[in-house]
Amino acid sequence: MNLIDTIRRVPNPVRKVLEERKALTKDMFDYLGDRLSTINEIILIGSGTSHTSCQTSKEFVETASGIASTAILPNIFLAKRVFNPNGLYIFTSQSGTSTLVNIAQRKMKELGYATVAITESAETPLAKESGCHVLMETDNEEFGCRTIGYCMSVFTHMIIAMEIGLKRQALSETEYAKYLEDAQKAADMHHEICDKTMEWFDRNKWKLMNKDGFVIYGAGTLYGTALEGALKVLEIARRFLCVGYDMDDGMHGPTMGYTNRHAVIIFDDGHNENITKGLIRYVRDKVGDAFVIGNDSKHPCDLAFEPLKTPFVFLQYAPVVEILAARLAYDYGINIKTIGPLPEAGYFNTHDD
Ligand SMILES: N[C@@H]1[C@@H](O)[C@H](O)[C@@H](COP(=O)(O)O)O[C@@H]1O
Repeated sequence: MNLIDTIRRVPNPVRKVLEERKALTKDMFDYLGDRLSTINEIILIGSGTSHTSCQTSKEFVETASGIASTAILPNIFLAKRVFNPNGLYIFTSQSGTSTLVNIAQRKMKELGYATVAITESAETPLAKESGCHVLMETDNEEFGCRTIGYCMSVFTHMIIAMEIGLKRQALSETEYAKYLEDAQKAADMHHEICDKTMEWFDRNKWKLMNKDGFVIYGAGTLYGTALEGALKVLEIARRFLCVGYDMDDGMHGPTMGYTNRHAVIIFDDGHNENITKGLIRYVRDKVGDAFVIGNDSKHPCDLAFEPLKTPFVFLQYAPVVEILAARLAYDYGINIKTIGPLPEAGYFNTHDD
């Protein structure tokens, strides 16, 4: 078993959550009871990949639930002075042990506010201390650099939002059914995208391997996936500096610094079309290599496929950056460890034992 096999397993837990969505969210609705009607804000809190998943899901969480939604890092959240008593505070941590996420949840619980923990087991510290727990199905992911966990954190947030929207009548039965169908379609496409990514990497291997850094651009929900891609390439390939940008924000200065030592990866799913096309042209004319993912720009560096026009598009883009990170490591001879002691242990801790 290697990380690429693990990445390919994502459709299994997606289908499981689709089937078991009512049972998975039952405790949450029992806990919320009448309070559900008073919730006027959803706050998504997590660290690392659990944060990038919140950044990815927040747009759809708001659309489906009909409730204003934000994603915030626990360190920034803990520095806030004013908290919404009618907020639904959703804490995501795959292991359930991220220190600041636990502290933030404890703080909201002590204030008497509604708290939900999303973790991979009901036995994690975050789950046990929470107002209620929603299981993150991870198919027993073996690798510490969470890949199934990223997709399933996003997907769990989305399912929770759909169930809330349905109950509060922000979503009609027809819209709800359409989203379920869209999610199923995205899961069905996953293998094909994985195969295409492997071919794309083989085709561009020497260019991709011979860079100093990666810059990943995504718009809308794919901003979160760009952040996640940068985190994964750094964490897994272990020799590149990487950064993820929102399509517009990444135009405000960073473009001035690119050279042909950087791989500029551009998610083109049709969002922000003008600036996306402008960036592709700029990088190709003035800088070096632009790797366009999604819409076909008719260039050998492209990984072309038809991007989904649904909120589940992240299920197409996540395996691209995850396989990129894994191949950059494996093809260089780096062994990707499963779960084990981290080199920084003894210097700092981000998780409780
Ligand atoms: N390297 C891991 C990340 O991959 C993970 O996303 C993060 C948060 O972990 P958790 O989701 O368990 O809170 O912890 C570590 O830093």
